[in-house]
Amino acid sequence: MEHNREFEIDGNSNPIQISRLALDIGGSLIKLVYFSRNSGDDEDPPKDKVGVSNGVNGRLHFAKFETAKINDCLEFISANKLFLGGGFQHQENCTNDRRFIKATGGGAYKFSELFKEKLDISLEKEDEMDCLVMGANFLLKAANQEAFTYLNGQKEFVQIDHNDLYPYLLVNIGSGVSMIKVDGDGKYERVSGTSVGGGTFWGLGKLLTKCQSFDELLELSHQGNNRAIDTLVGDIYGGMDYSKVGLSSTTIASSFGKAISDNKELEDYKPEDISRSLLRMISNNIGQISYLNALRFGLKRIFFGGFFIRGHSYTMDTIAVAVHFWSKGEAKAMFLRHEGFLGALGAFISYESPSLDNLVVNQMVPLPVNASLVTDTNFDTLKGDLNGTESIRCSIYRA
Ligand SMILES: Nc1ncnc2c1ncn2[C@@H]1O[C@H](COP(=O)(O)OP(=O)(O)OP(=O)(O)O)[C@@H](O)[C@H]1O
Ligand SMILES: CC(C)(CO)[C@@H](O)C(=O)NCCC(=O)O
Repeated sequence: MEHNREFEIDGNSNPIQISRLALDIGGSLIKLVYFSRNSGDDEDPPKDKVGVSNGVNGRLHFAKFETAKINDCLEFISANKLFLGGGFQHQENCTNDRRFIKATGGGAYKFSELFKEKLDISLEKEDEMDCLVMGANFLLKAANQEAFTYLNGQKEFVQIDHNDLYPYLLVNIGSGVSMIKVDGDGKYERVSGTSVGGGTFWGLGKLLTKCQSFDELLELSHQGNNRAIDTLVGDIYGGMDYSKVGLSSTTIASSFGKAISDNKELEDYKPEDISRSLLRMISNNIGQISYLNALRFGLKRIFFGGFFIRGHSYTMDTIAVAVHFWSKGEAKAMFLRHEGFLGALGAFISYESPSLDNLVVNQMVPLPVNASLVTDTNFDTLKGDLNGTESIRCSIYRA
């Protein structure tokens, strides 16, 4: 596999060999971020201020596995020898007693023994919120075309002014949802959260539709019509708007409300309608709670991350409309291209120090098709989803 060649020992001409790996082991998904140096060294390595070469060029790669299938992830790490480099070091200093990986998320605690037992690797734990913030700040400052708005089906990239980034609200929608007010590098407070998140969508959706995968459930929602099961304002108001309080007849008055009066069984509803109602209910709720928290602290910008989003148009549209509606256009919902990898990126950066200065992004480059992560078979490509088929070209400097 072409991709794996980057991890072969490259003895004579290139003395520095890095394959640094960091993990975010969440309630639903394990995220991996790893660095591979350029095998062909097609560019000059980065130089310090006096022109001495002090780093390496390479690529950041992204992969994910279901946490329930953690053994596939262990196999992937082992087969690709991702742990060989450990931290950032000269190859000659790479000794077995330094076999550790930076890891964040609850699973860094839960699966610590498993990693030791199966791979003889110690997980060096990094705090989950620290990592989310570090990852978000890094992407917002360093990566091109990272943040975008989504309104009326249109994706628009936002140019981030580094001097005017803070404060902002970071909403990470994983299994559960964390809302974090970010005031600077390492300066943040987790101000709120909700247990109604991605795990709720997938968990309830699985029970109600018998879908076998998250992607199937998400795909179903494309074809569904939530009016079949949600009670709209118009259903209550005889087809009319309740204009006095600003509610149009098509606004959802009660999610899943029709299930009470319809006198139907679960089987009488189409799975696609259920999926759509569920997605709408959860996205709307998160959008609304996010807005309320932004309002609490006077924040105008809300960045949404986490793998619940999956670059899915209906999800983003619902969240963006909720924020726009409740804030009367004052607050802006923005989404991140590397949505689900914030924590893993933060753990990756924490190898050096909490500083972002050692990692410099050159540009995002799509990997050639044959260099994608074919071993990551858990995930089908959904349109717009970063699925391990892209990498960031970057340079790492020695501290
Ligand atoms: N292929 C997939 N399999 C399962 N869930 C998926 C998949 N793709 C997206 N998701 C959604 O993403 C959510 C998990 O997102 P993410 O990986 O950001 O959180 P996590 O780290 O697992 O959760 P937490 O931070 O709460 O521990 C799932 O609950 C589900 O809604
Ligand atoms: C427990 C965590 C932080 C684990 O990632 C996440 O799932 C979460 O933020 N849940 C919501 C918990 C709450 O604030 O109600």
